[in-house]
Formats: sequence, C-alpha cells, structure tokens
Amino acid sequence: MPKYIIRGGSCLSYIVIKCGGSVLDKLPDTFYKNIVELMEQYHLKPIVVHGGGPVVSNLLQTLDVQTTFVNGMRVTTEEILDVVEMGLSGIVNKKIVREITAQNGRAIGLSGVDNMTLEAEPLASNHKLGYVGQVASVHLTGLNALLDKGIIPVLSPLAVDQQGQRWNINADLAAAAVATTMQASLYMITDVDGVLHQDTLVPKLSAQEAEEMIDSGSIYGGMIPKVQAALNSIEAGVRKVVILNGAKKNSLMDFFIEEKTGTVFESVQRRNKQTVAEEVSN
Ligand SMILES: Nc1ncnc2c1ncn2[C@@H]1O[C@H](COP(=O)(O)OP(=O)(O)O)[C@@H](O)[C@H]1O
Ligand SMILES: CC(=O)N[C@@H](CCC(=O)OP(=O)(O)O)C(=O)O
Repeated sequence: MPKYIIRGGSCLSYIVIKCGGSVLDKLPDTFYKNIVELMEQYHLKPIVVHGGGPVVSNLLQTLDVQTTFVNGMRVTTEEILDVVEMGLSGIVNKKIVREITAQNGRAIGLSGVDNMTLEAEPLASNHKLGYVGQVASVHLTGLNALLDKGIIPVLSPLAVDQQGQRWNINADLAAAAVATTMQASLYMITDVDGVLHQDTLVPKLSAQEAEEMIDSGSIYGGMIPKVQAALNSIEAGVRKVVILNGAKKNSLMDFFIEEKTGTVFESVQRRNKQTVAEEVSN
C-alpha cells in the first residue's frame, strides 16, 4: 500500500466526492482514475454525489421551458422535475458510471429516490422555489451494500418523501447530507480553484468570512449553496471540506496527498488538534 500522510491523526474511511455540473465536460480521465485509486490503493470508500445543472438547463432550453434560479437554486415545477430527473438520474449519472468503468472501476448509479437513500423534506427557506427540497435523512443501506462489495455508488440528487413525492435537491446540499451522515470528508469538485476573492484563491474560510463575502456579493450564484453546504457540514461534525478545481489533472489525488490547493473548511477542534500536533513535532 502506498505511503501517505493521514492529517489530524485519524483515518477517515468514507470520502464523499461531489462532482459539479460546471466541470463535468472538463474533467480529465485522471479524475475518475483517482476515484478508483482511492478505493483500490488507499482502501477508502468513495461515494460520488453529482450535480449537472447545466445539462438540465440545456434540456429545458431544447424543450422551450423557461427556468430561473434564486440564490443558486432552480425554481422547480412538476414539469421541471421530469427534466431534472431525466438529466441528472439519466444522462449525467450514467456518464459518470461509464467514465469510472473506463478506468477499470466498478460503479453503480442510483438516485436519492432509490431505496429512499435521500429522504426529502421541503427546503426550510422555500418561499417560491416549488419542489426544491432538503435532505431530512440519508438511508445508508444501499450505499454501504455497494461499498462493501467494492462498488462505487454514484448518487444523483433527487430525493423522495414519505408520500412518494420527488424533490429537487441542490447537489451540494445532497453531498453535504451524505458526508454528514457518514462523517466522511467532503471534496466539492468544481470549475474554479476554490473560493476566490478579487480573483485570488482563499485557502481557508471561516463561517464569518464566508458570510461577509456572501453579503458583499463577492460570493454569488452557485457558490452560495456550496459554501453554505461546506459550513453546515463542518457545523454538523464533518472534519474537513474542500472546494477543488476538478479540471486540473490529478487534482483529487494531489489534494489527498499534499493538501496544497483549494479552499479548505475545517472544524476549529481539528485545527487546534493539528496545531498541537505540529507544535509537538517541532
Ligand atoms: N467567490 C467566488 N469564488 C469562486 N467562484 C465563484 C465565487 N462566487 C461565485 N462563483 C461562481 O460559482 C461557480 C461555481 O458554482 P456552480 O456553477 O454552481 O458550480 P458546480 O456546478 O460545480 O456546483 C464558479 O464557476 C463561479 O462562476
Ligand atoms: C434545487 C437545484 O437547484 N437543484 C439543482 C440540482 C443539480 C445541481 O445542483 O447541479 P450543480 O451541482 O451542477 O449545480 C438543479 O436543478 O440544477
């Protein structure tokens, strides 16, 4: 087994990799290869949760259906739900499964609806967003059954409630819910190097700094739910979340080994532990 540093003194066996729609067409083969390597060489349990907003928007445009976003969330009617399901659980989900297969990995695609993996409730702040939900519970049976067999689950962010109603979940929120339930580290893969402030990468971001950047408009659009999901995950006990550029070759593995790029969110407790460890080693 290759040598690698486990930072913070613990081995997190689950890793949630959120793959954003913004970067889907720009992901190099190494991205999928790295996921397979994390499972086969580093004995981690990766779960891919994906978005695909641009694919859904293109489908809607082809169908001549208007679509609007409020703070990075798509206003979702029953008609739009059909297209979201078609685009995400169909086109995008199967593309990712094929790409992992091409790297000699084994992957099974499922939607949050399957086996009620993602149980939905209406979004807390859902004023006029329609069928936009949030995750009430993550049911892990299906995901664990696949991981135990060495199969990588690829999860699309649709969810279902107790009445059988589908809900459209922002993929960052879905990934954060899975990471929180599994107490996994969360890698949010997107098309920029991380959170930028005046075109400069912000390597670490606290909740207060993030709120200021959202209020000032320096964080906008799809980066808002991403940063909020990262902060909520940390608040709920996830030790590390990183926003990373997936378009760069090997970025996933490079971060895993060296932690040099991206914007990192960490719990205060973990930061303190690391500082103590570093002081001891000095
Ligand atoms: N402060 C910021 N730093 C970096 N990107 C930002 C920022 N504010 C807004 N963005 C936008 O957020 C986008 C990423 O969000 P989004 O398109 O929803 O990604 P994904 O599909 O990967 O989830 C970036 O491409 C950028 O246009
Ligand atoms: C409620 C909501 O906005 N859902 C998103 C789900 C996909 C998504 O989040 O995709 P990205 O990760 O590519 O942004 C949508 O309909 O586009």
